[in-house]
Amino acid sequence: MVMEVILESLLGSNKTGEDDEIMKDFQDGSQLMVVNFFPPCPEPDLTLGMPPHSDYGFLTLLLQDEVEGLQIQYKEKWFTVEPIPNAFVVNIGDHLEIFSNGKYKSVLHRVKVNSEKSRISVATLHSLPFRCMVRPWSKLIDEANPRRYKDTNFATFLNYISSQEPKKKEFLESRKLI
Ligand SMILES: O=C(O)CCC(=O)C(=O)O
Ligand SMILES: [Fe+2]
Repeated sequence: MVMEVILESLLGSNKTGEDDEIMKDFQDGSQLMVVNFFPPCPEPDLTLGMPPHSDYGFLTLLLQDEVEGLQIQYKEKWFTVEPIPNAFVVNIGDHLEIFSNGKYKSVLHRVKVNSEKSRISVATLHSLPFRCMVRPWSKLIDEANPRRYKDTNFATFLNYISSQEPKKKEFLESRKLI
């Protein structure tokens, strides 16, 4: 449902059969769940709970407890995302940036640690099925809008993170053509 709205936002109103094919892949989908525990740190300014990164996948649904820690970068500045009880934070991931050929941008975020309290968060990363290749949507590519990213899939991502620590938006940078 959310992806349907996002596809419409990319395309305008003229939907075709090919969109339904893509919707089927989105309905099959894949989901990765990450459970994070951040113990308290007596000197929180000396470290980070999680370094700056952008997420694998199209959209991340993130549940954080009542302890603040998540920050997103906007215009070179870091902003704390205040926890709202029983609410999900929804982040755009690298696959949506690639699929939209750069129209949507994945969000750079990091996690700070707390000097007194431990913190738990649960992130679910949603994407196409693991067998599918993610690439800029053909409908968004023409002479005026050349393809800006290489094909990518789960294996590309695993190779990347096993060769180096994910940091900043470096995985996404490695997929850029122009
Ligand atoms: O703990 C958080 O708020 C964010 C966790 C996160 O960015 C991740 O698991 O990718
Ligand atoms: Fe993340």
